[in-house]
Amino acid sequence: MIDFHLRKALHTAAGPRTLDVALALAPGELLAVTGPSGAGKTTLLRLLAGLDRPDGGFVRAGGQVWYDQDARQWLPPQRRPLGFVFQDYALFPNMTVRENLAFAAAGQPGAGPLVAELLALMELTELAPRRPGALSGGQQQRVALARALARRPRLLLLDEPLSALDLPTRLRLQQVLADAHQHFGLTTLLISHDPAEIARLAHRVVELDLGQVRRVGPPAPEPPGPLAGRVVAILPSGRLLVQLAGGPTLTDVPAPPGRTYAPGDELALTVGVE
Ligand SMILES: Nc1ncnc2c1ncn2[C@@H]1O[C@H](COP(=O)(O)OP(=O)(O)OP(=O)(O)O)[C@@H](O)[C@H]1O
Repeated sequence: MIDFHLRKALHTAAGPRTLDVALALAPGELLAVTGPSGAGKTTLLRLLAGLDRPDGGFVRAGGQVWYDQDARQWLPPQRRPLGFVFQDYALFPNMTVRENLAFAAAGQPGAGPLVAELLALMELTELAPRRPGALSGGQQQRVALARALARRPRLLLLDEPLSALDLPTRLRLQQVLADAHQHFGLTTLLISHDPAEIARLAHRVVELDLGQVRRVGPPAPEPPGPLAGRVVAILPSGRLLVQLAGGPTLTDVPAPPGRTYAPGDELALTVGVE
């Protein structure tokens, strides 16, 4: 259980505003945070992490006080059992994948086996000797997630972690996120603008606007959206045989316009009637 009430004066383009958010998350809950640009989503996560100082309120997590303005209590960010994943990965560029994870796990009992477990779980073992610059965006984000998990967090804070990725990679990493959330028994806050992603991953969604909670409740049902797949073969007609991610194989699929396809290529299909 994590519950908090956080207040912070914001200096916004529209003038001074106050972020004022009170919420409680059940253990194991995945809460999506959404809302327009400038609503205070990133600020909320930074306040929870202790990266910014609130003006008032409290944060309690699993019986531990992280912050209480009235009681003058403040747990510094490095002592809060949480992991933070940013949109731009924020990996150490001069360290290998393994070193990035080992740095985060350092000082904990069982750090070596934990790094090995995370590399295996995130399918990063073969990439362990590489530096982040030699990885794709999706691979870098798997490293960032593994590095956040290397701190054995109770709370995982995800600031639009998948928004810079192409659709097939995003869909694959949504599954990785869901699996990690479940496997490590995490409580997670996920900032996302993508209604399909929210519907797929979140138990509840909180909508912020100008620093205030506009709505908290179940996510809206998943809107019909593109499906991720991989080209198996090009048919003589020029149409495609496509294996959907985690689903059936489709025959006679019209090739989406704009590029030529080869077997093995990933693509996103929009459902429709010809
Ligand atoms: N430390 C701070 N002190 C005061 N104001 C801040 C601080 N950090 C951000 N702000 C302001 O608060 C507002 C909310 O910023 P924030 O980055 O939290 O929004 P957001 O909802 O994450 O937006 P986006 O979707 O564009 O990332 C912005 O107008 C920003 O300029």
